[in-house]
Amino acid sequence: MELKQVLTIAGSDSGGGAGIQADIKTFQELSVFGTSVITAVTAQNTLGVTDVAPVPLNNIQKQLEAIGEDFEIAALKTGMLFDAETIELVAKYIKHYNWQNLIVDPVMIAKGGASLLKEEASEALIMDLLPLAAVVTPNIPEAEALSNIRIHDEESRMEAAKAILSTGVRGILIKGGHGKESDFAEDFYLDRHGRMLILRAPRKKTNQTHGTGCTFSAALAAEFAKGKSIEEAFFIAKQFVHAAITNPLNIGAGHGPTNHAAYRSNSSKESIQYVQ
Ligand SMILES: Nc1ncnc2c1ncn2[C@@H]1O[C@H](COP(=O)(O)OP(=O)(O)O)[C@@H](O)[C@H]1O
Ligand SMILES: Cc1ncc(COP(=O)(O)OP(=O)(O)O)c(N)n1
Repeated sequence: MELKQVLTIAGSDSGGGAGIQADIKTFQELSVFGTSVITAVTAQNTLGVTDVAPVPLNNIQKQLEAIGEDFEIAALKTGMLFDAETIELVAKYIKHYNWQNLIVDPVMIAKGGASLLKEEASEALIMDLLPLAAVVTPNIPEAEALSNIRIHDEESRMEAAKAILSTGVRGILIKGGHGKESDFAEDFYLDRHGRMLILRAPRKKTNQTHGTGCTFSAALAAEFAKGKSIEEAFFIAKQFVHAAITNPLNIGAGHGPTNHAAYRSNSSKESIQYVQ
């Protein structure tokens, strides 16, 4: 069997629940070969982030070249990119190697409140990276920051999605994990041709959701690498993250990691459905 090669460009989470570690676990579980470019090293556990050390730009460049010169990257995702210089460098190399099927997870702030992207770097994300992406996957606060629109109902979510599409990205997927007042974790996709998809799963009452966004975008990249359509990839990514949330590991005293191995044997697939 030909194993598709997939790349994550993101930060390291020493706690293993988010970042590069979550991405590689997800790739492995979904039967693609994971490679990585590490942009920053965080000291982090389920209680929060205590330090962030950006990787020097020349080393990030060497990592990108090491991947680009030897691997056939079928899809890639970006996560924590930390600053504008890193974003510009990453965008330059994505163009240089003509890497397709780019998922941008616009990681800005960790659930514990730590900043994972410098404020002034949002501009570079919008100008340099989003025009290269097949899909950008903000959570609700990130979609609000990228669009300058507060999301409080379906209408404002649509408005924010359209504003983000105007940056040149081909598809926008607003994740609903932060919509805590709803009984559903509802994720919304819109593309530049007006195609809309809405996927719903029951919202779980749990604090074991550390790294859900990283896991979700890594699953999307894995399925894109296998040639799946957005409709199929979105569904599998949602099933994967839902199984990971629904079968917790109870690790750590704070926001615990999800269970990346749960999808293999999960029984909750039927509770997820397209409502649009
Ligand atoms: N409590 C929950 N119950 C069910 N699904 C959830 C829950 N929290 C997040 N999700 C799902 O996890 C994925 C990641 O969403 P989200 O938590 O919003 O991203 P992020 O980690 O970037 O903040 C989405 O598919 C979302 O619907
Ligand atoms: C190194 C690193 N990258 C990304 C995140 C944020 O991950 P996310 O999936 O958005 O999950 P939470 O932080 O919201 O739990 C991170 N914490 N660390």
